[in-house]
Parts: sequence; C-alpha cells; structure tokens
Amino acid sequence: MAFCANLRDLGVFMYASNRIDFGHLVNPESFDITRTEPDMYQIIDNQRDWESRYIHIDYPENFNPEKKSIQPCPDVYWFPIVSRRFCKSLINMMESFGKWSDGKNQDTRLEGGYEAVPTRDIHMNQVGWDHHWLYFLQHYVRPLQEHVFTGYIHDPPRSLMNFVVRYKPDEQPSLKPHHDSSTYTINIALNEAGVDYEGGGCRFIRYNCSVTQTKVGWLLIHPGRLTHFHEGLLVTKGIRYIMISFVDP
Ligand SMILES: O=C(O)CCC(=O)C(=O)O
Ligand SMILES: [Fe+2]
Repeated sequence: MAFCANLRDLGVFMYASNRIDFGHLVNPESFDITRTEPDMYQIIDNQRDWESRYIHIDYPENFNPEKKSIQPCPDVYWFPIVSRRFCKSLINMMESFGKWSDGKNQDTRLEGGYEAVPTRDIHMNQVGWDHHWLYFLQHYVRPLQEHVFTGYIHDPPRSLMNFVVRYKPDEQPSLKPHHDSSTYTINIALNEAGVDYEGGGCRFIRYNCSVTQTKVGWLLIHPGRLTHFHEGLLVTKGIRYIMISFVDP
C-alpha cells in the first residue's frame, strides 16, 4: 500500500497485468536448510522448479512416437532422465553423508540382514530422501517403463532397494555376475566414463553385451531376473558412481 501511495504521489503511472509471468509462489516452510542440497528435497513441495533444475532437457523426447527407443542390448533401454546438476547434487548428498557400506554380505540395513552381492553403497533412506525417490520413480521412471515394457502396470511402483553405488579401484572396483532382486532395475550414470574414471560399465552376460560408454543422467532399464544375468565391469582408475533401484513388482 505504501509503495502504491508513494508512486501515486510521485506521479508514476502503474497498471496491473496478468499477461506476463513474474514467477510463482513457493512454500518456504518445507525448505530444510539443514540438508545438503536442500533443493533436491523439493520434488514434492515445489515440483515445478525441481523439474527445471533436475530433469533432463530431452526427457519429453523419450515419448515422441516418431522416435524409436534406444536399446543398447536386448531388452535394455536407455533414456535421458536427469540433469548433470541432479547427478552432481546426488553425489554431493552421498559423499557429505559419507557412511558407505563396507561391502560385506552382512547388512543390518536390510530386513533379512544379508546381501548376497554387496556393493559399496548408501541407501536413499540414510539421507532422508526415500519418499522423494519413490515420488521420482512414480512420476518419471514409471512412464518410461510402461512405454517400453508395455502392459506391465504397477502404480505406484514398489522399490525397497534404492541406493548409490561407488566403485573405486582400491575399494570395490567391480561387481560379480548376479541377478537383481527386481522385476526391473534402473541404473543411472552419475558421472562420466573416460573422464571421471576408466573402465566400468554393465555387462549382460547372456547377450555378451556391455554398456561401457554410459552417459551422465541417462538411465538404463532392464529386467532383473533370469534373462539379464549381469555384472559391473572393473573400474581401473578414478571413481564411478551410479544410482540403482530394484523395482519389484
Ligand atoms: O555396475 C553396474 O552398472 C551394475 C550394477 C549392478 O548390477 C547392481 O548394483 O546391481
Ligand atoms: Fe545388478
């Protein structure tokens, strides 16, 4: 009011317009500055800004009916999904937290207390980001899954295992052949092959087919059992980070 009165006194002409986008209101209540990367936690409360920061610019193209989905190995699909900023932020969230698992079979984080094929990892719930992740799975991953594995519908998808893996030559440099405990698995590359690390990638043994030139922010989606026995290839230098989810059912 004071602002308007002041302008009137000064003879400054003012008019109202609803034809120009001046931005939008956000709810500051849920913005938690005690988190590392607080913006990453805004996926539910401020989805609009979250998408513009963290969803890959080419994501909508994944659904272009004129385009064929990329399939680097049989029944393994490859989609751009998150931005480089997302990948950097997720690595930062995990490295700031820092409590990577020891890579042993005994794992108190799991219901059965045992992991047959352990990785060095941090689970989403350890950084309080599990609800956010499940929201991401439902809104951004599920449509891709339905697009390529048609007729398989579970909404929301269920996933108890959501984690970031770290491969390092002097820590855990590879992962032996295994099946995942999933109907389908997603595997997002968080950093750059040939730049941040040497070696690495995922090999699907039945098809003798590997994806080694993974792309930052791109997701691999593949069946978890029977047909897609796979392994994590040896990292010889640097650090490789990936984000994994076992969706089941
Ligand atoms: O290193 C990879 O890309 C494969 C990771 C993997 O198979 C797993 O975490 O279950
Ligand atoms: Fe796996």
